[in-house]
Amino acid sequence: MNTTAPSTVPGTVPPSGQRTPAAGADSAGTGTALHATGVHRQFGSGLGAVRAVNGVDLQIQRGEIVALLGPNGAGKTTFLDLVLGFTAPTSGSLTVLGMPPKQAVLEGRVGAVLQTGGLLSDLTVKETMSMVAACQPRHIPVEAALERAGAAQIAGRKVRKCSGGEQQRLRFALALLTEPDLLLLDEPTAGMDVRARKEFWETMQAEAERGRTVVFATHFLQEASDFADRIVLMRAGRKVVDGPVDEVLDTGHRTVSCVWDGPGTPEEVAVKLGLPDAVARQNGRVRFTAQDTDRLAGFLLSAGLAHDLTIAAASLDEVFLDLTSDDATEGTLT
Ligand SMILES: Nc1ncnc2c1ncn2[C@@H]1O[C@H](COP(=O)(O)OP(=O)(O)OP(=O)(O)O)[C@@H](O)[C@H]1O
Repeated sequence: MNTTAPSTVPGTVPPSGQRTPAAGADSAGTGTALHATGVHRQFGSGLGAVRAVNGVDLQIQRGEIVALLGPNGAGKTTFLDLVLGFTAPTSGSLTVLGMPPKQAVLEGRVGAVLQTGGLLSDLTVKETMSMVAACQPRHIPVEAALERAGAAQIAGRKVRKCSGGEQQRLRFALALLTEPDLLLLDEPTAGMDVRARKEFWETMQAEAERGRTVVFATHFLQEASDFADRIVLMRAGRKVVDGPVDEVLDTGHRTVSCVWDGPGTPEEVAVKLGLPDAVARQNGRVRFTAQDTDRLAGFLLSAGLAHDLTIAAASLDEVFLDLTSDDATEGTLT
């Protein structure tokens, strides 16, 4: 993803210190966090036009944790930029916490951890926090935000000496300064190793338990599976899948792996049966991906086409490829 937007949107809250209740939201934090209706965002015009977001309808309730998934160029970053008010829809309507996105950001209701830019390398982590906090009419103590983001131990470190993962923690701490209702994270764990990734999600889980709405874009289906309640999958600017994590991941697809004997090729058999969705070869074996693996396995064995069969659930990567393939069907699972 590329974005020219600043890396954090600490936002501001009214000087009175009183938050403006979102339309449709009560003090317990219920209501709609994000409401998109027929949102389009086009870049350029004529033959060179790119429909980065192409007619997205999406409603996210407060307190939900939503993973935004999709292959490269699906429109995830552009959609998050729209939610942050960095860019406006070409058409359609979008409200955040019941108000225009820019207003929600200005009121400090939205925090964001984006991928690049925005940090001054000669400042320390704490100096960065203090500088941004000084611009806010109202914020939690810098130390508290650093603590919650797991960045307290690097407070005295120059930004330029922080690793990619540590800089992401600083961005996270900045995003928490105004106690935002909605947290937007664009591939927040990019560049983190396995341990840092795990610690980051534990921290984020704690924030979600405080009742924040969290929307994060990721390429990792495992992260979506481990952390989100709901998956929204985009492809070519459109929302193609939207539903609870378990239902989205349970595509019913399984794999049949076998040693091929023939006659004919696995592809010919796949076409003849009209069953498997994919055929792959690996380490001298053939792997079919299909929904009705029992029927497929029965046919292969009875026709003497293959031996040494194993049937397994499709991996998360296989599910992702399946959902994002050009001929994947569109649908809402809720
Ligand atoms: N400012 C821009 N001008 C022209 N085209 C753009 C602009 N920003 C994004 N695009 C195009 O819009 C499409 C969607 O891009 P976007 O960055 O939103 O996708 P993404 O899902 O975030 O991708 P990735 O996972 O690779 O980061 C891409 O084809 C991209 O090249």
